[in-house]
Amino acid sequence: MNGLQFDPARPLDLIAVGRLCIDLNANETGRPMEETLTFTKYVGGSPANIVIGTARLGMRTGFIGKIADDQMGRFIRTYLQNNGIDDSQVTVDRTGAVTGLAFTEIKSPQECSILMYRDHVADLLLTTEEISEEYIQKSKALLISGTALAQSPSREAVFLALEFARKHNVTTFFDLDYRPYTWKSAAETAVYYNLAAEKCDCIIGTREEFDSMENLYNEKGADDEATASRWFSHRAKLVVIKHGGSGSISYTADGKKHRSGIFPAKVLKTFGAGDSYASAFIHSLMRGDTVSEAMRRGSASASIVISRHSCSDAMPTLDELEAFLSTNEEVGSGLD
Ligand SMILES: Nc1ncnc2c1ncn2[C@@H]1O[C@H](COP(=O)(O)OP(=O)(O)O)[C@@H](O)[C@H]1O
Ligand SMILES: O=C(O)C[C@@H](O)[C@H](O)C(=O)COP(=O)(O)O
Repeated sequence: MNGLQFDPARPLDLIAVGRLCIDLNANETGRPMEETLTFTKYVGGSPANIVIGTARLGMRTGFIGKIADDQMGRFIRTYLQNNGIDDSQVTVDRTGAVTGLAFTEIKSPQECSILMYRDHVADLLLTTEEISEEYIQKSKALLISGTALAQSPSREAVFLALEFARKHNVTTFFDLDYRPYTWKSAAETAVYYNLAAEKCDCIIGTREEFDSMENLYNEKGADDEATASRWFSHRAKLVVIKHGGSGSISYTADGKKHRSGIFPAKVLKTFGAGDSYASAFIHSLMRGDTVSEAMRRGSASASIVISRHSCSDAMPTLDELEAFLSTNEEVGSGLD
């Protein structure tokens, strides 16, 4: 049992709150960004990628966010609309803020990095006045991501969204999404991540992301079991810890542990794994699959996306995911 409840009467399945940005992925792979000349533009931003992934799998989705009043902002809005994502709560910044950019470098399948331009970005200017209680009440679930906690007023907007979600029994997912470039200090990150995680039903992150959140309070890094029990002492019912190419592990509040392996992939780039994993994981959980099945589907989705050039655009449809699952075998996790 995963302990998560989803109200079937709600017209929306998943709403995300957070950043809507642009990925600029290097076309020339196998070399550093100093030597690349051209990039392909995609919609990006972790919560955007996750919602695009769940929409591609057939879920009814919406987004609460702020975009720049420029061509990039309009590109993003059109993409959401073309993917059937409700954009009624996507507001336009009128103060001259810009769209966050993520330049990605693919030196090799194992050596990928992301250069983020995030000064004066519109997504962090989302305010509490732009968080609609009535809108959140329409959804079975709400997804928040850590980077939206990095600055005010976005920070306060996210906490208000969490408050409305709790008030109206909207299940909350927290994808940790730790991006150091957006934070002033490790302590600031830890404080706000902990305050948000205490209010969430399901927390998804890598081992390193949980460490960045817990190290302020733990002398040494916690292990996965300690991480899970920490968050079960708050509101969490499900804790998912991702371990890259070694797979993932989940803990449910009933004391069960679920291990998942990976699907060997022809890796083009490793970024995009987490967002694609989260989108298929959430989709699977919300349609009633077991935690183990949800992890398996998340892993499959990740393998599909890391073998492709983009993140958002590469998110598989339900048919693609089913076809992949029927022709590929999960191999055991490297987790001990
Ligand atoms: N090299 C890989 N081959 C196959 N699957 C992978 C690989 N790297 C990651 N994955 C899958 O994607 C999931 C998330 O990847 P991870 O790197 O842990 O998260 P993030 O992208 O958020 O840092 C992993 O738990 C695993 O299922
Ligand atoms: O989240 C961002 O701003 C960058 C993403 O759009 C980019 O596609 C990426 O880094 C996704 O990586 P993941 O977190 O490993 O899925």
